Amino acid sequence: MAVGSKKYSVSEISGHTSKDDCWLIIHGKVYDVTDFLEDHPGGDDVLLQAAANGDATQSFEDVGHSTAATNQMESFFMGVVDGIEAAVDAGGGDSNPAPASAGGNSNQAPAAGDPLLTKKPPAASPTSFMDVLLPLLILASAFAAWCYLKYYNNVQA
Ligand code: HEM
Repeated sequence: MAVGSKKYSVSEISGHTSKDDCWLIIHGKVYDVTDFLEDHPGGDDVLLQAAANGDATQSFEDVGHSTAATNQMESFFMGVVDGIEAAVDAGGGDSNPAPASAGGNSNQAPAAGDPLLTKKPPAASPTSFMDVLLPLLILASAFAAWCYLKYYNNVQA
């Protein structure tokens, strides 16, 4: 199903946000949940809202859905968002974005622009410089004081 999955553009998907026709984007995949709206334990309104918002990945993850839910999700699978597979290939050889993964929660790379992808590399903490500098300054002052006292004692003698 993964290789050769039908691709849908974001604008094509965004037209399906009604009770009679509701598509969701979750982890770069497209799901037709129209027939599931009434049965969804979390209610149909959250699904409709998620569809209207564009990408439902974050909302879906925030709920902490069970494995059963992720497995069930695969029965609504329609295809992938256009551009996602290309992003996976470019992302380092994960050429198997198969929804066949038992958990359904495949680890394929999200598309650029996916909120889950925008992880910043950890920046150097601004305090780390002072963490080093301050002890050094204290040591240097202690040494200077010691030198001064030693010299002062020698002069006195
Ligand atoms: C095809 C996609 C989805 C499927 C198959 C699905 C399935 C389920 C299932 C089976 C449950 C029962 C609890 C569990 O087993 O985890 C559930 C609960 C829930 N889902 Fe979904 N869901 C989907 C998408 C979403 C999305 C996109 C949202 C949010 C916008 C959402 C919000 C919720 C909420 C709020 C609950 C109730 C949690 C609770 O009361 O504990 N679901 N869903």
